[in-house]
Amino acid sequence: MQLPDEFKQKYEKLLGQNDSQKFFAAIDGKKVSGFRLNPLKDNYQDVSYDLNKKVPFTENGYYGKISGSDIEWLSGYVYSQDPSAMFPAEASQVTRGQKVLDLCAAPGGKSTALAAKLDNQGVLVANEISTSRAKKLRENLEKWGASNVLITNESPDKLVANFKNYFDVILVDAPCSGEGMFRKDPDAMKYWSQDYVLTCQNRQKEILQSAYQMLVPGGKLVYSTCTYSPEEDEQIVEWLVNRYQMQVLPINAQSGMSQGRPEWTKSNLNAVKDTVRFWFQNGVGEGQYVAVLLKNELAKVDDNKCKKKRKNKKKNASNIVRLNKEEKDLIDQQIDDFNLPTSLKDWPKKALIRNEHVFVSAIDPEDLENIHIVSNGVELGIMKKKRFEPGQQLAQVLGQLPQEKKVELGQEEFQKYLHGEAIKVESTLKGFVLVSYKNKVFSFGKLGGDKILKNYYPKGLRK
Ligand SMILES: C[S@@+](CC[C@H](N)C(=O)[O-])C[C@H]1O[C@@H](n2cnc3c(N)ncnc32)[C@H](O)[C@@H]1O
Repeated sequence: MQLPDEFKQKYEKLLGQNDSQKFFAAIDGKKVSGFRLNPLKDNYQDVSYDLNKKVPFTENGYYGKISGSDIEWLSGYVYSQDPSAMFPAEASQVTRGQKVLDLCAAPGGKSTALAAKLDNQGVLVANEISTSRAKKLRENLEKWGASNVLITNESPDKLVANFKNYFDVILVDAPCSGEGMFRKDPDAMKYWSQDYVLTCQNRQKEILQSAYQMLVPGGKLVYSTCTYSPEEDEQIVEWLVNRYQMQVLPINAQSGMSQGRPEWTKSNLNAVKDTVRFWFQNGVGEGQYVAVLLKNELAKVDDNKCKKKRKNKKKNASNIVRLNKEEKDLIDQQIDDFNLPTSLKDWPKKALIRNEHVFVSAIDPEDLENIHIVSNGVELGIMKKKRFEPGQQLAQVLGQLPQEKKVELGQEEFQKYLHGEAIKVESTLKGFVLVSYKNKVFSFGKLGGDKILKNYYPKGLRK
């Protein structure tokens, strides 16, 4: 692979002759693939993949390749992810009930892992600045089937007014110069220059300034990149320590991980030894850097913005109303026969409606102002005139539990259903049913007396 000269010279200087040659040779080596299973789904280990090669430091990560047309992917049982990239979410040690922010979230690799750790308790805010990437994020999180996720499409500074000192854990998986992607995606090299590295460094500092303000005192920041440049890795950690007196928390470095390099910081900061690097030549996966830092318990809390927020409270909730009795009855008729997860059991108390869309929010819309929300919690479905149609996200959430009102398709029927066709099935069920293949729910359908299963797989997802 033809590496940029400036890049080669830089790493020869940083690593020395021997180690730099090993590094360059590994860039020419074979890329590593992996996938993570989704413990939120019913019977989640019942998949058609080889589960013998576990990624060591993960709960549900494995080596191997999956395909985007697998039922496991379409039903949110699996997420394709580079094994090294599984580590930031693991290092967060997120536990049930916490308030968590994934600030640079699309396409959702780390958000899905964080949602799995939260297990529908607490809240995950998954934010993405790019509108097109935020759509992909929504699609991936919707499949994953968690019920406690707010997806926003904002620049980090715009989020601050809503979430000052709010989150227990924030992951900043920063946009970076992507040196750790050179092996998997050689095109990443085209953008590389030392100037680009410094541009990325400035952007990372800007993002982190917002992240710091949103972290509760005593909260944890996980910072990760998929690049090797010290300017974007150890030197960013050094900047956080100097500017905000954050404390670097030790990561238990395991086989295949290397320590961060104090000699690559300006002040020879020993604490960066507690951060980790995944080099190509270490054999875990692609390139990754991970640091975990603590915000001081005694950090000053500026509550000016909080007061202002209360005054303007209703702005984001202006066209949202609660359901009336008749609407609740219509919904109940359609979803009462399904096995609802605990998080949705009290939907009649919580459900809201906005422009026909009925949803159970992850965060009360009255507490959100002036931010672009992509989705908030679970959309139960659409309230049409005098009837209710359950939606795709609800189907994916119901995939968490065993369901009886379900039609199981064969392989050919499954392919037809993905195309959007209606199918004749042998079933005595009537009305809205869940549709599954290999015992994995992936859609709703509707059965009439003629045993024709009407297709409710969303047009945008059809194959
Ligand atoms: C490394 S990717 C995130 C990958 C994601 N965490 C995952 O695991 O699937 C970085 C993301 O940061 C976003 N980004 C770019 N510029 C940004 C900025 N100024 N502020 C916040 N996010 C930004 C990019 O659009 C991109 O989606």
